[in-house]
Amino acid sequence: MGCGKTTWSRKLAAKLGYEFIDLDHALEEQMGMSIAEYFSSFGEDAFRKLESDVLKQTKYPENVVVSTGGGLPCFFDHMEWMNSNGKTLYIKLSPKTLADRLENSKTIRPVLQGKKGDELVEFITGKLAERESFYLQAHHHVDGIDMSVEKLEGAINSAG
Ligand SMILES: Nc1ncnc2c1ncn2[C@@H]1O[C@H](COP(=O)(O)OP(=O)(O)O)[C@@H](O)[C@H]1O
Ligand SMILES: O=C(O)C1=C[C@@H](OP(=O)(O)O)[C@@H](O)[C@H](O)C1
Ligand SMILES: [Mg+2]
Repeated sequence: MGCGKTTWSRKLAAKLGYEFIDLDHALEEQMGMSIAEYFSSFGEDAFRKLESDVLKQTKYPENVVVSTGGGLPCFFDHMEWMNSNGKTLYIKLSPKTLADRLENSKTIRPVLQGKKGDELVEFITGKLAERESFYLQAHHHVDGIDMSVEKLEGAINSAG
């Protein structure tokens, strides 16, 4: 969460002349409500099931950049599925930088439950420890500091 998937996938798609799909936006359209509203009405387990259906049932154009939610790679067989169906990229940032960005972001992320400051940094440190083994399965890894479209293009065109 907060590493820049949505922001930079949109920019990369524009540069490449590809389509752009943010799976969280696709989910919100399908649910007819925001992710935060869905979480509070139906809970995380229901969200993860729907997220999985949307990942696998979306009709992807041939040339597309897709941003997922930060939890998606860590559930079911999603990393394996994405690695088999496209090129995957992990944008890596420290918990402190992620926390700063998330505190300034307008998007409500229910997993964070309004945490701020040191509590937020500690929470992200724990979440990343749980999740990073999934993210590291991505084909390419980039440092999220000094991000640019050129840096992303370089990463996806590199051997690994
Ligand atoms: N390279 C960057 N430098 C500073 N802020 C950034 C950068 N990339 C994204 N942001 C900001 O960080 C926040 C999270 O970005 P977002 O694209 O929503 O991340 P994600 O989809 O991974 O959760 C947003 O407020 C966005 O404007
Ligand atoms: O990490 C997570 O569990 C989540 C990340 C969010 O997406 P971003 O990574 O785009 O914020 C969104 O899918 C949902 O709030 C849950
Ligand atoms: Mg996003």
